[in-house]
Amino acid sequence: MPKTPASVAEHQARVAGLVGIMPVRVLPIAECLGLVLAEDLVAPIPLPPFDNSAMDGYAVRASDVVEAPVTLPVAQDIPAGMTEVAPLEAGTAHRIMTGAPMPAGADAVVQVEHTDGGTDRVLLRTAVEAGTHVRRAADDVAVGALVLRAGRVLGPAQLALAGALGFGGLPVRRRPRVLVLSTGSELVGPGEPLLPGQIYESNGLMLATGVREAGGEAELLRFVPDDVAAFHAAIEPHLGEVDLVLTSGGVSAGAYEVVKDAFTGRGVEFLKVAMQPGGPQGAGRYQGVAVVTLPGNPVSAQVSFEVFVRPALLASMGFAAVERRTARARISTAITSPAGRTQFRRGAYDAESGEVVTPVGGPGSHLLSALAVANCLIEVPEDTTELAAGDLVTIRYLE
Ligand SMILES: Nc1nc2c(c(=O)[nH]1)N[C@H]1C(S)=C(S)[C@@H](COP(=O)(O)OP(=O)(O)OC[C@H]3O[C@@H](n4cnc5c(N)ncnc54)[C@H](O)[C@@H]3O)O[C@H]1N2
Ligand code: MOO
Repeated sequence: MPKTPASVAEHQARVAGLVGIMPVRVLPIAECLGLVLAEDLVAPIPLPPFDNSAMDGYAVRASDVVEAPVTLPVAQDIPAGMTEVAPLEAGTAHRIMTGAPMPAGADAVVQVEHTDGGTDRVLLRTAVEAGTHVRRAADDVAVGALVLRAGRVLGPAQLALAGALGFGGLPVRRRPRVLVLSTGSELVGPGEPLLPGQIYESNGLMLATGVREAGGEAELLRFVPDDVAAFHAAIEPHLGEVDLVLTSGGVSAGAYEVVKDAFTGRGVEFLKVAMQPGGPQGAGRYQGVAVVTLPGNPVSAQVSFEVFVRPALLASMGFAAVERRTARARISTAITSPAGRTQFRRGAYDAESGEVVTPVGGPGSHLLSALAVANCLIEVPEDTTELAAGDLVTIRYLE
């Protein structure tokens, strides 16, 4: 008797458990884009680090310019980056640039537009109050302040803040390394002639780029023929370097199921999941390395990646949100779905035109062109076998 199929949720949990969580590494800051900060970040210095001018102009004592217009001798020029600045004597001005340190004794800046721009003496046309155009040390960040919490996804603004605080590297969960390979003696590469019975490979490309899009590192192996020895020879040299081996094809019931034959009895379990497409699945550990085997039909492989692998990769990097956004929508036409299986149909959803989702292509898992124009998956629950036009469904964005 065939075993009862696993539910989608059960297999999701199995795959997530296998991939696990990546170790924390301090990576150079420029390599941290899109990664998750693993520890709270505390400011080692204040920001700004020193009182500085917000304008190009003249640093003065406000009390010297109460009777504007007034002319003062210019005692010093202070470009940004000057590290030793003489104090400002009463009755004098220092020419100062934006970002340059305020001299001791100065408490305001007259912007150059309100002066004659003089270099020996300067005519200041407007009075200023103490504090005008001065950016105080620690205005933005105090020493010891918690500036970014662990779990924060690092985008350009977060990296800029860390950079401004002097960090050269940040503690992040590193990217999972994934070995992607496709199996099938019918597969050929671009530029090769297509003989009858052959097809151009597409799953490996889709999965490797999907891994990268999710934030992982992917090594795409040239596809291997339906030969167990060739399969082992292809993956073995890489096992020490990867966190996950991700295959497509060779897992169903045929006579040449290379992935199944290579892994059966060696730590990988092959099972049916109650979904369509993506029924035949496999997962386990081979020589200590996590293995997930996806079915070969292109749409099955991609839907399986979306449902099982992408969330597991994101979780492994410490992301709290690992699922795609979902929405409720009305389906534009009637569809049917197999009993006892969650069906994922490809859909085109437009929130602005009345929250309607239109199925694209049929349920066939070879219909790659429909997948390529879809922007969502329509999720039909296990116990639903028919949907009428206008029924409410859940959609998962694909982008
Ligand atoms: N007797 C049964 N036959 C099949 C069953 C079943 O339960 N009993 N399940 C069907 C379902 S559902 C799926 S899905 C597929 C899964 O098959 P495999 O994982 O073994 O995949 P293959 O047979 O290797 O290939 C299926 C299909 O996809 C094409 N393919 C494979 N790899 C690639 C690739 N890298 N790039 C592009 N296209 C690829 C391949 O040529 C086949 O057309 O099994 C059903 N059969
Ligand atoms: O489950 Mo297969 O994945 O329907 O085509």
